[in-house]
Amino acid sequence: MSDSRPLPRIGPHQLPNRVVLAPMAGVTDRPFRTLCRRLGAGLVVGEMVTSDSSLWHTRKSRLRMDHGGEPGPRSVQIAGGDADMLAKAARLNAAMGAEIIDINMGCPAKKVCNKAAGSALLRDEALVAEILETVVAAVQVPVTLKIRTGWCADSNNGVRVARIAEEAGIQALAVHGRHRQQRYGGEAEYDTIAAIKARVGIPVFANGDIDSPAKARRILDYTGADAVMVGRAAQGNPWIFREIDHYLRHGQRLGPPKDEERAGVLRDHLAALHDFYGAHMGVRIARKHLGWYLAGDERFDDTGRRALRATFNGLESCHAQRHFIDELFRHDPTATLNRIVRAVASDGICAA
Ligand SMILES: Cc1cc2nc3c(=O)[nH]c(=O)nc-3n(C[C@H](O)[C@H](O)[C@H](O)COP(=O)(O)O)c2cc1C
Repeated sequence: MSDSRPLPRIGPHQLPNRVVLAPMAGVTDRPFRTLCRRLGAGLVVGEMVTSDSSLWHTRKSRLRMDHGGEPGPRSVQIAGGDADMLAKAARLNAAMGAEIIDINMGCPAKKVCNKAAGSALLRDEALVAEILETVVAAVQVPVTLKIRTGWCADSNNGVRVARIAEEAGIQALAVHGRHRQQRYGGEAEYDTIAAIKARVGIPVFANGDIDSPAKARRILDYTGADAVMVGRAAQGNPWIFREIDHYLRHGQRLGPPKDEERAGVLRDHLAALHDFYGAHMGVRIARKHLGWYLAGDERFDDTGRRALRATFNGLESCHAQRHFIDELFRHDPTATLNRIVRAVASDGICAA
């Protein structure tokens, strides 16, 4: 059952397993990356950073590029459509400590800085080659690439792009099993990923709709990919990395985390968000994460989850959010729900 092939390697970086956190703007910030790594992700990729360095003074860009204290290898994703700007962005990020530069040709957003970028680039294979060669030549650190299966259903040119990437010196390739025009609709397909893996010698990471240990095993077997890359299924469920890793190694399911551990992880995540973003922004960013955690909390039904979510979204201080998490994990779920709703109604939980 376990995979006897060597674990993937990106340049000098030997990955400890076959489970990678996908880059997600607005999600894979430093607090979340740190958590996912702690819970078993073998590689984590940051949120995409624009290649236009004149925009890097904004707080958003500075936070996206903040890898302070993170263990290696630190992979920084850059996005843009101009080879020289991407090369400059790669050089600057490498100088700031990036150990892997990842290029985004997978995002369906049409433009970054008024130029074709992300998966829009896949339509222009000559430009893809120019960008990849220029960026690889610009930095000493390994460069990786993230793509979709192609531009549209009639032009799934992922295999050609993968060959271009390998020839340009790209050292690992993540492939999302949808073409660009699907955006996030429909289901991911894995035939193109299998075809790509069969045609290149560099590590290939299969991505798209992988949401369980069994599916990870199935997709690795089906595509021959070297690792799976998990995005949305990790939201509110950072334990998925160790669960997949365990299943891939031993062929057996690891049990879900106990409430005590869930409580600890939520507390740590919340504290890291408050610390990283500051109180005002941290409290707001915590709301979407709590919503994702609640979605997977089987102690509550949909109505209960909705009530809890609405309650949490009304909290305005770090203290109130911390108090909420403490309440959430006190014994009996129905009593918990009632207590939280009552406490908020009487403003008891909102005191800063
Ligand atoms: C909220 C969100 C933000 C994303 N941001 C990025 C990004 O910054 N760079 C990128 O290459 N892909 C981005 N993606 C795409 C994911 O990396 C991934 O390819 C996609 O979600 C499919 O994987 P999944 O089914 O495991 O979520 C984003 C996806 C989501 C849902």
